[in-house]
Amino acid sequence: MAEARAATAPGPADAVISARGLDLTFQTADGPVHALKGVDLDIRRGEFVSFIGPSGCGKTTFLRCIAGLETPTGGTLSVNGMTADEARRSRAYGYVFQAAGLYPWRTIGGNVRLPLEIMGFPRAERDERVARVLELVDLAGFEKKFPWQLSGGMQQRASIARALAFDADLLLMDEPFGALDEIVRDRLNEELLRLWDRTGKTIGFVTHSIPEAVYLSTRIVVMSPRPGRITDVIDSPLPRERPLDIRDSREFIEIAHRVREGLRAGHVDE
Ligand SMILES: Nc1ncnc2c1ncn2[C@@H]1O[C@H](COP(=O)(O)OP(=O)(O)OP(=O)(O)O)[C@@H](O)[C@H]1O
Repeated sequence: MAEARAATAPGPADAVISARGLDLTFQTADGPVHALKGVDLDIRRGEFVSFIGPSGCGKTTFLRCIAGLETPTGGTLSVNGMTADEARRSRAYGYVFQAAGLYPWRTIGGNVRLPLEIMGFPRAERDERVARVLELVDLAGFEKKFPWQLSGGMQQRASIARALAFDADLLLMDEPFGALDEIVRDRLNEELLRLWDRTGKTIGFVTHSIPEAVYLSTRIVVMSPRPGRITDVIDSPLPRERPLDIRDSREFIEIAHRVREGLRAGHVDE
């Protein structure tokens, strides 16, 4: 186990993430669960890669491996040229969870500032960073509000701001908009694309939604369960500039169709 975590995978020079033959089996009271099997993937600098697949196919587990929060039981993985554990310790990524997870007793600014306080950033730099990331997610002026004073969409933007506070080049997002209604989700999708374009970050994004995956991504990774594995990797020919009505275009519908076919092919009847 330790060996799998320590080894790094050789990938292309501009690869932020390189996984080769990555395996993870959880030992549970009901027996082993093969959550990831033989995952090979390179994610290059500046890509927006979505992971889509049915519940239990290992999307979150893969993201958690990249984040050094799970230990693979086989294969190799490198993150920014380091082991995932080193990457975690050097704060090489920001992580956004499905629920905003803001502390209710802290203001929005206080929540975004918290990891910077823990890391011992000087006060002036903390203030400067908080102001910058709140501006980036369009929450300038909301610093002194408490989470309950904000809508669900705004809270999720605040949690994105918190993940951006370290200014890591890599952003890992686990179904960040899954609990939001469609109109809010559309807006946040547009804003996330703009943020990605402005910052040039590399983004790994888990979703259950085909339109969301196609709209956001430069590449879509289709996964299937039992054991969790990659069944298709689709390069998107869509331009970087994407108004929402691009979803009515022939190219968009064709990619969505291929994703749907991939999901259907990997579907296992219970
Ligand atoms: N800590 C754990 N211990 C045991 N089994 C686990 C653990 N974490 C995940 N699993 C199992 O591993 C498999 C993959 O889970 P994972 O959460 O990665 O799937 P997912 O594709 O993200 O699902 P969802 O879309 O529902 O979030 C599932 O069968 C899950 O029950």
